[in-house]
Amino acid sequence: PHQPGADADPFESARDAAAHIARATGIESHDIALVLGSGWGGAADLLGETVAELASDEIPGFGKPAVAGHVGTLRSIRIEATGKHALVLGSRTHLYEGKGVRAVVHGMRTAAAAGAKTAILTNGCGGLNTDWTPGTPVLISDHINLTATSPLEGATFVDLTDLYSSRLRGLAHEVDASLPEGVYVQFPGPHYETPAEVRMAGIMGGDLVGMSTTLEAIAARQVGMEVLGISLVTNLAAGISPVPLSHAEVIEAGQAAGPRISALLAEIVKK
Ligand SMILES: Nc1nc2[nH]c(I)nc2c(=O)[nH]1
Repeated sequence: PHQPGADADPFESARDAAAHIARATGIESHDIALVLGSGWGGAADLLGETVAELASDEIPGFGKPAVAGHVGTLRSIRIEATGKHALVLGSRTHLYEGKGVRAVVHGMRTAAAAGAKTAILTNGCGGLNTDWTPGTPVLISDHINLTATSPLEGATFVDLTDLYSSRLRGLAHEVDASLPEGVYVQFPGPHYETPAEVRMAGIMGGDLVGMSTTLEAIAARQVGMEVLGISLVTNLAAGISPVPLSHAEVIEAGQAAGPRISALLAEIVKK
């Protein structure tokens, strides 16, 4: 399939992908796009009936999987409560893969071309707030983009006020009023932050550190989608905890939180 390279028009590539999805799923228009990051994989099954599951490398522009052999899938799900259709992007392209920003946001552009008006972006991240123990879901209230790049090209000035929709955050709070909110800081990665960089992120007003989401959110706004972002704190960011968390604890916390955050996400989507 065609990689959105320097020459192709990324929006044409997204339209091609959307046309392929409509044909392959038999669903003319999808209403909601979901990106399931680390720890959120279980949510898809709770949303409703899977209408179709496509290997993402068969869809124009999604290219080869990041991890050899790990072919991401794209699922079309009929949301049982509302009859709406969700497009679940099972694999995300990270900036650190070096495929360019167009590849990072191709899924968002494709979802919009497929009809989606809402994008729900989830991720796993590091937390700066010691109250948010590993396994805590946090609504993203705003972001700080430290990638030094943008998915927007040329003089496309896009307003990012209320990028993480306060309306959708209100719906999330109707499901769980105790959900904390925080500012998400995207670093380029793939290395984790040093303790000094984590301190810097805190001084700048960040509460969460990760390697995804902000560029996807900007691209989603450019194509008119309303965005909800939810992070799963899987570890305390470097330097926050005097005792470095063991990797086993991080994996365990993420897995233990799985059922709860998947149910939470499913409830929000059904709103
Ligand atoms: N940048 C960054 N990304 C992450 N992803 C996960 I899971 N934990 C982290 C973290 O501590 N920092």
